[in-house]
Amino acid sequence: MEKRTVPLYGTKTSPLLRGTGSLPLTSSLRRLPCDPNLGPIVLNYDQCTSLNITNNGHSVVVEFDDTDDRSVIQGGPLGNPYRLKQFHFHWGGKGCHGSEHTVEGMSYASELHLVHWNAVKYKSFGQAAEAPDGLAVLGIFLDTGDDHRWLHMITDALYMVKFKASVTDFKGFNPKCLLPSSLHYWTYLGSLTTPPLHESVIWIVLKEPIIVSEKQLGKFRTLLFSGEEEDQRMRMENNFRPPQPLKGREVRSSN
Ligand SMILES: NS(=O)(=O)c1ccc(CCCCO)cc1
Ligand SMILES: [Zn+2]
Repeated sequence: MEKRTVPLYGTKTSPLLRGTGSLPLTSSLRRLPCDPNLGPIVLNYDQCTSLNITNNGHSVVVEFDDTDDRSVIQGGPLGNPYRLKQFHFHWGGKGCHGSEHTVEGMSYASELHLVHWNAVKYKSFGQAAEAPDGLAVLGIFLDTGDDHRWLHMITDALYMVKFKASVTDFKGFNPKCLLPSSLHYWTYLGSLTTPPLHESVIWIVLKEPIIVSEKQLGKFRTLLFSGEEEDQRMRMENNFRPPQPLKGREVRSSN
């Protein structure tokens, strides 16, 4: 595992890191027995409506119209459908790794998070983000190899959102094209991996990574943490939070 030199997400008010965040899926995951009660996850993204792509100063985020149940995730550990709100990425610096989960100590170059919220029980995303069963985040590892045939649709737009707080239209993108062939997963109850670190996430981490090229990943690193008006330009990289102690939490495996 690479030596981590990433700034941990602390804030002035809460220097101590709270939240279990992304757990190290480090236990002998590969040998975890499959939990027969865990059915397959089902993604209904065909009617999804992407709206825009933005640089929020932490990552690049594609936001969706979540005013109805047009794009949901359900099944698996979820008690009801969860609405797709946004997806974003975490990545490392050149050559080092950038995933927020590790599998038996190994981290990947990057990790994609598809963020969904429980609109059956909560009135808004913000409210759901504070509830233990409020969010369901689908984590997908990015490993390096050949070019990903569809990721260029994202990386070609990154120059438009180079600076923090920049946003541009991004219609007609369906994240189904970013899924690996298998939807087998690990799942556990954890937290947001960035402030406010609420313990409100049902994590569903796919076992199979998608493959993207170093060149495509490099384009993410042309983004900046800093705003257009700031004179010091800080390249956006290593925007991942290292795994946190498992603290006895149970990780379950689908088949
Ligand atoms: N890296 S993550 O998937 O855990 C994640 C998802 C969403 C947020 C935003 C929470 C806003 C609360 O009002 C922050 C982090
Ligand atoms: Zn994330």
